[in-house]
Amino acid sequence: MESTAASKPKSEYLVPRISQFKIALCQLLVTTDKDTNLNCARNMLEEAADKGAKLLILPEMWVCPYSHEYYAKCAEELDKEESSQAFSMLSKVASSRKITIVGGSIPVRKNCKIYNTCCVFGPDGKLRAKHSKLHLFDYYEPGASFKESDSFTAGDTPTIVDTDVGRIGIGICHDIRFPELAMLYRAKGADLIIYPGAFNMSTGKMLWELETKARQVFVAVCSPCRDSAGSYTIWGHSMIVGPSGETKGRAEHEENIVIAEIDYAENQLQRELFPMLNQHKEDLYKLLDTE
Ligand SMILES: O=C(O)CCC(=O)C(=O)O
Repeated sequence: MESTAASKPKSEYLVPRISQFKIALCQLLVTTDKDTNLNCARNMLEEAADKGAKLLILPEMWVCPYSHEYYAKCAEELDKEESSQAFSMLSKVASSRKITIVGGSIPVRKNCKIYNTCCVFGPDGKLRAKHSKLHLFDYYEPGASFKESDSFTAGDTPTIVDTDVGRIGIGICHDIRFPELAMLYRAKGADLIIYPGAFNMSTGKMLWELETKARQVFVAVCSPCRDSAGSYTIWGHSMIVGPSGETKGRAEHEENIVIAEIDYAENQLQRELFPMLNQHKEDLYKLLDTE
């Protein structure tokens, strides 16, 4: 996986970066037509760049609805130009506007398998990292079960990428329920954790904001907007939260671009106020032997 830094010491990364900038979350309406979605995403990214945002984020599954019947049809292959319209659009917008794009997620085909994958592009338009969702969303509610693993194969590598706008850890939607991943990113010096997501109406109401606010580092979550016509109704509420849990910007459930100011000095202050990495007791957290 490109630029995955999870196992390398911080001192190796010398990418010049800014620590105060505008971030934009593009909470777009996803339709059943891929071209419409591509146009909508490009327009929103360009509008956000015109407003001065340097780091732009798209939602989980923005080229097609979050529904099994669309994934194979809309899947792209990163190394085939004729089958990577979404990725080439993101690369072009990133280079023409000199911005960093965390490109939400789309279905990606590799070796006959399909992954739920997020690609990160730098201001030169080059692919800086790709993250495939690690924890697939399978849940078992009587009458309303959902098994993402029927369509997707899970990724197997955490992703931290050094960009012009900081060290970023990536997760996708259900990955946010696993605090261990966020703690790993924090321990590796992530300035910001980004989760493109698409929580539904029940888990969205209960947990979306709570999970976002509990990580003690900047966290951005970006969702499609709500469309009650689809089979899976999405919660929306894209948001950006600072390290002490305060909301920096948020959408409701409609289509919207959320723009907020980031200042990574707030992470440092939080670490000084609460030196949790020193207080952390790894030996106590090992799973108990249940036999
Ligand atoms: O974990 C949840 O409650 C929702 C997860 C989800 O919607 C997803 O992973 O797409």
